Amino acid sequence: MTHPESTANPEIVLGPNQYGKAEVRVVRINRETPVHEIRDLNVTSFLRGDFAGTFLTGDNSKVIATDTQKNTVYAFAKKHGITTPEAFLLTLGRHFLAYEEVSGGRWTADSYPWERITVDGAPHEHSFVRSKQEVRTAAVTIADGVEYVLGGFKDLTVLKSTGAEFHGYPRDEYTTLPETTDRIMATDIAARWLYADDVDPLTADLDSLYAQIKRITCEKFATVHSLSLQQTLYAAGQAVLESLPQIEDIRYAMPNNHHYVVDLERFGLENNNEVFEAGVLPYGLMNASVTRRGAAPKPAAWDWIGDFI
Ligand SMILES: O=c1[nH]c(=O)c2[nH]c(=O)[nH]c2[nH]1
Repeated sequence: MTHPESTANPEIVLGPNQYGKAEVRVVRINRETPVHEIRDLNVTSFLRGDFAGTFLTGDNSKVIATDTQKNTVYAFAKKHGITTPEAFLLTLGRHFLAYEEVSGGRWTADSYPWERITVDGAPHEHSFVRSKQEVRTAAVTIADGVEYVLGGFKDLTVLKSTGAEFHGYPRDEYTTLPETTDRIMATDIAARWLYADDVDPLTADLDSLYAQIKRITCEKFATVHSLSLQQTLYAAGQAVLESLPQIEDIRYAMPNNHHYVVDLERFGLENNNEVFEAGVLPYGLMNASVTRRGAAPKPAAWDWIGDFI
């Protein structure tokens, strides 16, 4: 048996920290009617607060075990149901904030989309097929008594086979990229958005907002004649903020999934933007926040969120 023991060194201090249970897989079926509803979540719970003891000396007297955090996810799925990922995480976060040693935390979820199987032209009551289009995401952060709620999605893979150009960039001795007025543009869109202060995540129709943000993002990707992926990203964010006052800040991460025109002249063939080499590493990567002028920055909502600036 080892004993808690301080290895104090005044020159070295504990910085920001959190701990919790990662990737709790919970599936909740609502069986109130024969038409079942499904929510399929991968939840991560992180607590922040008076936990220096366990990091510094292994004093666990204030630690809410990560196993307890996991169990709470399952118990809450039963007690409160899962209306939306955002509402579920907020309820979870508020529960943990009631512990004296917890001053804040971060609760995140991936939510896997299931669609009803169609049988004889009608949606089936209790059979589903996993949609592979994109994964919904949510994140709740509680810091300094303030709740921040983010919706989002990731892995929304889109491609347009024309309507994109890239030219006009400076050339130096290391520039080899040919300019183009007609290229494939493709990306795996990840987005996170911060709800405005007057949106109550427990009662607002966040499923509808989600569908609208996905639709607007895809429409802008399709219809903006793109001079750069950066331009497409901003146009999508602007369109979301213009149509949805409920959104205060939207951030995208867009890798540029390059498609290089294969040189077929070697084989005596002409390649008129028809044959491409795809999936080439490395890839470009665009990050931006699109927000409303004068909006107060809310860094606590975004710190440590990963992939987004
Ligand atoms: O849309 C683009 N933006 C860039 O900044 C860039 N850089 C590059 O090599 N290709 C592209 N494409």
